[in-house]
Amino acid sequence: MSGDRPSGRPLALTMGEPAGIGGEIALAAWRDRADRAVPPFVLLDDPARLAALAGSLGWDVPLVTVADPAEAPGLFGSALPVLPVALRVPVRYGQPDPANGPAVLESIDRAVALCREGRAAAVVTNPIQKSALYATGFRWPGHTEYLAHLAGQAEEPVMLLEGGGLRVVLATIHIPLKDVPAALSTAGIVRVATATAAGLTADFGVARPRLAVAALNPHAGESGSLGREEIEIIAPAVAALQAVGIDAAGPLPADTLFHPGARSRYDAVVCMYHDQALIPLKTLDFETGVNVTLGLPFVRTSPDHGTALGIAGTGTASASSLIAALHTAARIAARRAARQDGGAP
Ligand SMILES: NC(=O)C1=CN([C@@H]2O[C@H](COP(=O)(O)OP(=O)(O)OC[C@H]3O[C@@H](n4cnc5c(N)ncnc54)[C@H](O)[C@@H]3O)[C@@H](O)[C@H]2O)C=CC1
Ligand SMILES: NCC(=O)COP(=O)(O)O
Repeated sequence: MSGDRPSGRPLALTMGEPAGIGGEIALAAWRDRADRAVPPFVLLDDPARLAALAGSLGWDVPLVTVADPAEAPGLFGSALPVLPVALRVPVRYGQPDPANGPAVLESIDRAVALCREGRAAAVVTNPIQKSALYATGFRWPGHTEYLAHLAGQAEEPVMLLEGGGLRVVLATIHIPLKDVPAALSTAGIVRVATATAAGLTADFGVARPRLAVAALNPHAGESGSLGREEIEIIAPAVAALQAVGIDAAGPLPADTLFHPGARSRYDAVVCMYHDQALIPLKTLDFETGVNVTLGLPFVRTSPDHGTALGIAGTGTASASSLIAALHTAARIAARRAARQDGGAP
C-alpha cells in the first residue's frame, strides 16, 4: 500500500460521536496497523476516555499525546498518537449527551484547520450522531454540508460513496423522501454530475468518466404516466451534460442499474435521493464502503456507517470501513500531492 502513503503528514481522524463506535474502531484500526498497512493517523479525541475505553475492552493500546501532527508518523508504529480534545462530560456508551457537542465540533474544526495549514494530509471523520448535534443548535444536515461551510463554499459539495465496485453520488442528500421531487432541478443535477466527473478524474484517476443518471420514478416515469420528473428535469440535465462533452446516460430505470452487467457500463451513478444510492452500495459492500466528499479544497473521507449506538462500547464493531476510509484518504491525498508536484495527470 505504499502508493497511498501521503508524504510525511498524517491523516487527521476526528472523534465523531463519543458515545458511538468511533473510539473503538479507531483503537481497532491502530491495532490492525501492521496487518492492514493502515496509513499513519493522528486521532483528535480525549486521551482519558480512549485510555478508559481500551482498558475496559482489555486492548493493549499505548496512547501518546502529541501537540504537533508532524510527530505522529514517527510514533505511529509503537503508540496511537492523540491530539487532545477534551470531552465536556463523561461518556456513557450508547447514550449521546448534547453537552459533548462542542467537543465533537472542536475535533472536526481542528482537523480541517490542520489540513488547510498543510499539517495533515486529509480529514477522516468518525460518524456523528446527527440528532444529538441538532439538539445543540447545529444547523447543517451532516459533515458534508458543515465542511463546505468551513471551507467558505456557498454550494453544497458532492457526497460520493464507493464500495463493492460501485460508486454512487447523491443529487439530494439528507432531506425527507417526500421533499425529493421538489428539491430536484436540472441545474442541480448538472452541478452534481459535473463535480463528479471532475472528481473522478482528479481524485480517482478515471480519465474519461462514464456517468449513469438514475431516474426517480418506476420505469423511468413510463413516458410520463408514472411521473414527469424524467421528462422535465432529468433528461434535460443529461442533454446539458452531453452538450459539454461529459459522457452521461439516462435517465435510467433505477431497478436495473445496479446488477453486475449494468455496473460494468459506468464509473458512477448519479442518484436522485439518499436511499436510492446507499441501499445498493451498502448491500454490495457494507464492510468496506467509503464516503468521500468531492469539491472541497481538502480531502475528506469517512466510513459508510453511522454511530451504531446499540453496540458501542462492546468492541464488536468492525473497523474495516474506517480502515478503507483511511486508505482512500491517503490515496487521494497522495494523488493530489503528486499532481501539485507535476507528477500525476
Ligand atoms: N458520516 C456520518 O457521520 C454518519 C452518521 N450517521 C449517523 O449515525 C446515527 C445512526 O444511524 P443508523 O442509520 O442507525 O446507522 P448505523 O450505521 O449507525 O447502524 C445501522 C446498523 O449497522 C450496524 N453497524 C454500523 N456500523 C457498524 C460497524 N462498524 N460494525 C458492525 N455493525 C455496524 C449497527 O449496529 C446497526 O445495526 C444517525 O445519527 C446517523 O445520522 C450515519 C451515517 C453516516
Ligand atoms: N448516510 C450518509 C451520511 O449520513 C453521511 O453524512 P455526512 O455526515 O458525511 O455528511
